[in-house]
Amino acid sequence: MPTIILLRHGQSIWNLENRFTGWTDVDLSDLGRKEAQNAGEKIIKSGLKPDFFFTSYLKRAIHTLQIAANVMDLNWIPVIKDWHLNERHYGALQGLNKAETAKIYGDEQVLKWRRAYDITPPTLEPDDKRNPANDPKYQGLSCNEIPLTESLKQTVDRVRSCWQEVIEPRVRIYNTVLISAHGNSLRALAMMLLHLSPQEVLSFEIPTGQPLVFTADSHMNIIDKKYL
Ligand SMILES: O=C(O)[C@@H](CO)OP(=O)(O)O
Repeated sequence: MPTIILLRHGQSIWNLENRFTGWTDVDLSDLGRKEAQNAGEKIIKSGLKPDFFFTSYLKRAIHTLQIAANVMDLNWIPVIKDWHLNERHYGALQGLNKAETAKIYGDEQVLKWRRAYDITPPTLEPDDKRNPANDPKYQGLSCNEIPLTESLKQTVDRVRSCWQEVIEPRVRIYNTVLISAHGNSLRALAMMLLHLSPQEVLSFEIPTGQPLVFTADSHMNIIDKKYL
């Protein structure tokens, strides 16, 4: 049966500091490394053995994958890194503390920015040093691919293209794949695969470092989902 393991990266330093992260390339905290190790151990214990890995361009997801792969003794497994799996871009909120932002703008506004399906956080100015265009990782992207903010809806659109063009064809060949990515890019993927409505996805949260296993039928309909 085609099996897709969704793994949200372990706790990052900005998760720990409660800051909006998005495309900011922060690393794992000590707890995050431990969570990645535990994730690898849980996957081995479950009897699953991934044949192909996918991750984003961001080191918190890449390091989570590397730590888990090392624990599973699967360092040799092919990996595709794709920026479409990056976290949702959080615009001008990136770097701000979530609790302090809620004190300034109110809980309701911050909840909308964080969880409403088609609301975008405030846009980065193009000359802002946080513009991804300044980052060599994104040199190959065209101007209209580089986000200055994103709604979950826009994240779903880019994750969908990655699923259709990059991941799904390999799930059909390799059978068991592991995707190490981010809270919102994985919510986007789950929304698409589970056919969740914008209302349902609002409360759909994947905890850090907890492998979520989807089993699909031959038409790629998800017939079972469980956390390890
Ligand atoms: O800051 C972020 O990039 C994300 C994930 O940590 O936060 P949130 O859960 O608020 O969408």
